[in-house]
Amino acid sequence: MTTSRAAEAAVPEAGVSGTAVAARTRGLRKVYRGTVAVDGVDLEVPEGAVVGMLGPNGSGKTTTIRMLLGLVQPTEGEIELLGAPVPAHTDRVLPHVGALVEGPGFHPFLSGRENLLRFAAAEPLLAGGQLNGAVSAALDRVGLAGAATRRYRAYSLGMKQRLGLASALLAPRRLVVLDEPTNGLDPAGTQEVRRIIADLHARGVTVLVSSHLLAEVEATCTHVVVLNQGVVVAQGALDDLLESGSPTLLVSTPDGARAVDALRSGRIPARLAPEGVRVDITTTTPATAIETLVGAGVRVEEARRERTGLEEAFARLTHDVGDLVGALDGDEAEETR
Ligand SMILES: Nc1ncnc2c1ncn2[C@@H]1O[C@H](COP(=O)(O)OP(=O)(O)OP(=O)(O)O)[C@@H](O)[C@H]1O
Repeated sequence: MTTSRAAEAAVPEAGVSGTAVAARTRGLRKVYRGTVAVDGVDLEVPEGAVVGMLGPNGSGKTTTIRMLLGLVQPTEGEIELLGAPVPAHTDRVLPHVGALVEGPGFHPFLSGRENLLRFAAAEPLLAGGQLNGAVSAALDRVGLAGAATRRYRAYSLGMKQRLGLASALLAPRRLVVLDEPTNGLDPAGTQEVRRIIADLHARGVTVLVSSHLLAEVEATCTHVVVLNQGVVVAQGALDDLLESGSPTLLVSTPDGARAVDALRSGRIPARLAPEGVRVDITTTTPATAIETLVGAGVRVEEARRERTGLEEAFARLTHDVGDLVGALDGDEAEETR
């Protein structure tokens, strides 16, 4: 991994090593002609994390990502990337940020390789002599080396998506932002994106990835931010989110009926289910429930908190949130750049 010294020095020192947050927003808001797309978003992307941005259609994921990258101007709010406020430090910070967003502007009559070379030439972190090598490595990384000389217009949707991903990976990055990177990809392509994200994570690169695919997020991300109607309804470590909706302890025991009786006698709601005894731990702790069982002479073979699965957590978080945002009476102009 090589970076030019001048480019490294260009990023404020706190942004290089000191910060524990790769991206942060405060009160981020975007209004398009009377539609509130993003409303008061306080986002935190911990350094080194893989953060999945989830939300139903129109919840503001793309708008948030485009504001982070300086492609859309916020109506209100503050953004900090790699420890530096943007847009004040955009020129210095963005070279360290790889992005895959819709419409990267590839030329239809140039090959994939020629297109990437044009992008590579604009990368401040790459010196002239590094361009060819960087392009070859990026093509290789996304599985496009064999189709590198074909014209972009002859690429399938999946290949176009891979080329966009390659452009995000042209130079060494500290943060990689991917908006729906598996769009248009077949299962093998989806698997490759998963591998690329895992590889970035292993190298310590922070990744922010939006996706509709809950299974994808569950498999690849360490953290999640859930948006609904322009508002963050949950964010944090994936494990915490999965456990937040599951106040249930699942107990395996050969004495199911006796276990239920013992728990109910101790005023702990429980019922027998095919997978074991389901104990509602909303008003108690797992330790108390287990102590109650053991105290009653019930053999406990295993006890574990039940994980809801992201699908259930997502449904819970994005339903019945109410009409938090909607049409504004005001007449704020569209501000896309
Ligand atoms: N350029 C624009 N002009 C006007 N309204 C817009 C514009 N871009 C987005 N919106 C509106 O802002 C809201 C949020 O859209 P956004 O694309 O950010 O959501 P999203 O979560 O990325 O959706 P999807 O998952 O469908 O891509 C939607 O109501 C959308 O119609």
